[in-house]
Amino acid sequence: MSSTARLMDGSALARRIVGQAAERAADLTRQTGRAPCLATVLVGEDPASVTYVRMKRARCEKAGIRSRHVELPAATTTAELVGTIAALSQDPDVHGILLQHPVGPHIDERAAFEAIAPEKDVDGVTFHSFAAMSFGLDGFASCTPGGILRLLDHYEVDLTGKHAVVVGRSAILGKPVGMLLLGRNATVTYCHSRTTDLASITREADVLIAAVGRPRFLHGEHIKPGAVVIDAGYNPGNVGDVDFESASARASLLTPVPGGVGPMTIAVLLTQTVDAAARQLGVA
Ligand SMILES: NC(=O)C1=CN([C@@H]2O[C@H](COP(=O)(O)OP(=O)(O)OC[C@H]3O[C@@H](n4cnc5c(N)ncnc54)[C@H](OP(=O)(O)O)[C@@H]3O)[C@@H](O)[C@H]2O)C=CC1
Ligand SMILES: Nc1nc(=O)c2c([nH]1)NC[C@@H]1CN(c3ccc(C(=O)N[C@@H](CCC(=O)O)C(=O)O)cc3)C=[N+]21
Repeated sequence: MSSTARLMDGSALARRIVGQAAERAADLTRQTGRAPCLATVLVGEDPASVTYVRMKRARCEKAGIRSRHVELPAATTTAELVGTIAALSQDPDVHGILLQHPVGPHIDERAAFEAIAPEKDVDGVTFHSFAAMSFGLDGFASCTPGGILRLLDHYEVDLTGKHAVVVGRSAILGKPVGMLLLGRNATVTYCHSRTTDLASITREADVLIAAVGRPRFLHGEHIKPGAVVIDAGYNPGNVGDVDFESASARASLLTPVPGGVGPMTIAVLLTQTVDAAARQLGVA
């Protein structure tokens, strides 16, 4: 007889976290006469990115966070984008800045991220934020990794001494989530496109994080029975990086897609925007 994994309900947890952020945003607005404000920057018209940004702005509005949207043409140069972001970094009416990734291949995305002032880096994408997070110091977490840790905490997954395997090493997801897990005393292994015999490694994982960007890439045979499996993937058609059916028969805890990591990402973004505003408005 095969068992079925318990689902980790990111939608429900995110709703609670967003509710708390909304209360704090309202308090802040009452106290200072100014609402927290997130600037969203979108380069080009990639349909998925357009949707994500719209979703993030809608959640902000519902939570009493203003957003200021900047749309730039796909042909924008690195210098123009850096200039736009540097101006937002200087603008006292803007408390947080989100540059939607990816920008076009002709743009130096790293240079653009680094134009975000550290105190406004609510998406946790700068060198400063990554280093602070890696050292366990104060700073803004990369949103998806931060959301994943909150989910693990909520479901009381003890990470100390556990073998955590992260499949993926991108700057906004794989690499930072591994650093957060390391900070919680997990033994961390990173896998990537050059990893040989992936399944033999993932099958050793007590906690498996899928951040690959390939639909249903990891399945039951990649999973150790009883493992905790986090599917951070979000592919076209709302499909994760984990094959839900076969994973569910092996894992003890599993995030669904949608309704798992995605909503948590936005909850962390809103929370960090309110944190940033509170500090900049002198209330925190
Ligand atoms: N829910 C959310 O809030 C978010 C979801 N996502 C989703 O997470 C997924 C990953 O996103 P992101 O990190 O930005 O993607 P990237 O494309 O930047 O990174 C993908 C990673 O997967 C690795 N990889 C690719 N193919 C293989 C393979 N065959 N075997 C092992 N590793 C492989 C790559 O390795 P290498 O480095 O060697 O190229 C790379 O490190 C996507 O589905 C994305 O949509 C992303 C951000 C937020
Ligand atoms: N600088 C940057 N920061 C990001 O955080 C970032 C980014 N760039 N680029 C793209 C990815 C993608 N991403 C998602 C966020 C929420 C959901 C989400 O809420 N999904 C819902 C479903 C929403 C729906 O489709 O209705 C869910 O999974 O339940 C998905 C994907 C953030 N990203």
